[in-house]
Amino acid sequence: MFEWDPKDLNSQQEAAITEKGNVLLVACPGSGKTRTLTYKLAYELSKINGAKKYVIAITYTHRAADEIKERVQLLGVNTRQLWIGTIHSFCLEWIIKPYSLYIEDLKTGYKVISSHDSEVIISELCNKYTSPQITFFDCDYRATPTRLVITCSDSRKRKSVIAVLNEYRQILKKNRQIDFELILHYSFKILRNKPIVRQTLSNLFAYILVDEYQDTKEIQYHIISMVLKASKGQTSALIVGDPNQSIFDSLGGYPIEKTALESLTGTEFILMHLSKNYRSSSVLIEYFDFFKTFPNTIEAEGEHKNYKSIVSFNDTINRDQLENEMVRLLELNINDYGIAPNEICIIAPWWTHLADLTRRLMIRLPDYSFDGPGMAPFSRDIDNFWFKVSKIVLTEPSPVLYVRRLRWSGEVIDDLVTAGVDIDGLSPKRFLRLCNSIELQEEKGLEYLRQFFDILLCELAINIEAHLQLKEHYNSFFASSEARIARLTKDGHEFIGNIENFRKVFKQREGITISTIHGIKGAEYDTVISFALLEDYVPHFSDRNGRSNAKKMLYVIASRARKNLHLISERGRLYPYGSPPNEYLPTLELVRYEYNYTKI
Ligand SMILES: Nc1ncnc2c1ncn2[C@@H]1O[C@H](COP(=O)(O)OP(=O)(O)OP(=O)(O)O)[C@@H](O)[C@H]1O
Repeated sequence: MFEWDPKDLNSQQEAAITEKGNVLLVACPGSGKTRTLTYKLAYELSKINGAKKYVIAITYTHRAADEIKERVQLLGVNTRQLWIGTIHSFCLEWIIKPYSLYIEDLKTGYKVISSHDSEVIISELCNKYTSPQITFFDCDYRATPTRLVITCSDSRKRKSVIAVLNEYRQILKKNRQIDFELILHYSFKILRNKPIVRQTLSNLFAYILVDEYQDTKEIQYHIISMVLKASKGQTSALIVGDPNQSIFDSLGGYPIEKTALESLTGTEFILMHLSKNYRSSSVLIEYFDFFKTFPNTIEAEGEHKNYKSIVSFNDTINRDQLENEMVRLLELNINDYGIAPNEICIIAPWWTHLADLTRRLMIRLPDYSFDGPGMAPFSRDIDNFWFKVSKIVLTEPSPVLYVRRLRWSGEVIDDLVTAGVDIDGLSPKRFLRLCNSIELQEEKGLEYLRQFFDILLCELAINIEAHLQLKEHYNSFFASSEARIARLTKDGHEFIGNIENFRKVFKQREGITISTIHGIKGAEYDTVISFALLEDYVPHFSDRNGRSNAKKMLYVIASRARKNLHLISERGRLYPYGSPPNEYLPTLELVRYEYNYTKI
């Protein structure tokens, strides 16, 4: 049985881990959710009974899956019976791949289309609709338990959007392709119509863990619940997250209530809480508590509990002065408060705001570097074979990364086998050695990768033309990366295509982080500076639950900080229409908060 040092966990964390029944765990920010999850997985793995049983963990991102898997490995337990990944990977691996024969459209073969390729098809179909004009962004659609629904709320556009999506579906059908929503749609259908599949999966799964449940969609809750229900209590579950941080509501994510979860799964859940915050000072916790939309209690428990935090709010500065103000705040934090640059994060609602400001800050502060982890210059389509190779190409051979790079090499080799390549005894170690031996002088990131891949193919004697899947992934990888770089360059990131920026994506953070609000999930910094906190940005102008979503976004922003928080609602940003043009006003939730901010 997996055992831990009692000092590692507090009593709430330990109670959640040792609980035998199903648990709905509501975890406040900074409460050690990741630690609790990893110990729980190690604990359940050590209890597993039978070689054909699995512990399943569903995470919101692939990055989280990678991190959690590594942390469980570091705890010293055997992870052979641990499966961890996103809901889409889960559906593909456990439902679509083995049971595609139950779906008419899939039974003669299927391919997963990348989001970039979907965008290209839909954008082209949109071109013929000019009055009103529609774009790819209008054509978002969502799989629900009852049907596929379009999310466009503009009644003038709906007819055209439906027509585009019908045509799009026909194209996918003809090419035997499925996109991410169809993965969920078909998985749901298979589970609903085939009790044998539900039964088989529930026999295989000893434990199911779902992370970030507040961002989980209705159809995803249904998919997991059908398996749990079929197990008749044999499979247990831990559903964990924070309803106050549910900022993906526009994508359909919501925190399910205990009673609704019990009714879906046909089984009882125990509601538990993690209420000790190890991250922030008491001052900050008290500050962000105002923005909560779900009741909770939080106790400051960490080493910065008594830190004399600076919480400032500036709603008078003009946008012309924003750059100066940012330089002042950065220097104040670094020079006067002793904060390390890589412990500072600058957050804004949209990339366009960040790109413009970062470019100017880079010139003003040449001694500091700026990292945008969400700003990958190449396509991060994790199912793409060449993306998997890129991870190895763009990371340094180092003892710290050795195990991770070896695992990635193993995944690449598995994919080569699936693609029908004769790998002739190629081992992960040999593949890694080969990658480490290739040296190139190219400065342009995409060209670097192209040359690297070509050498690799040549060394491995693989003729890409003879392997359709590798070829398709190659074309899709480069086409989507080129489009991405073009978009980022247009937004003002003129150096984004350099190989150094490609490498940064996988590096530990070194400089000042820049991020959107949605990209900051799960991270923590000593100082957080957030600007463009203006109506119609926060909340977004099209948001139907704008008022509560504005609160949730402010809650997420403020709860990332350990020590200091600086909020800015700059003036003088003008609406693109109207005469005379009006300016965007500060987010109402900030204006209404009568907090005694620090004057700095
Ligand atoms: N029992 C504990 N004792 C001391 N420190 C802890 C304990 N549990 C977790 N921590 C520390 O608390 C910090 C916050 O943990 P973590 O990032 O897992 O929070 P989280 O709950 O995922 O936060 P969020 O939901 O806001 O992203 C980490 O630095 C972690 O090491």
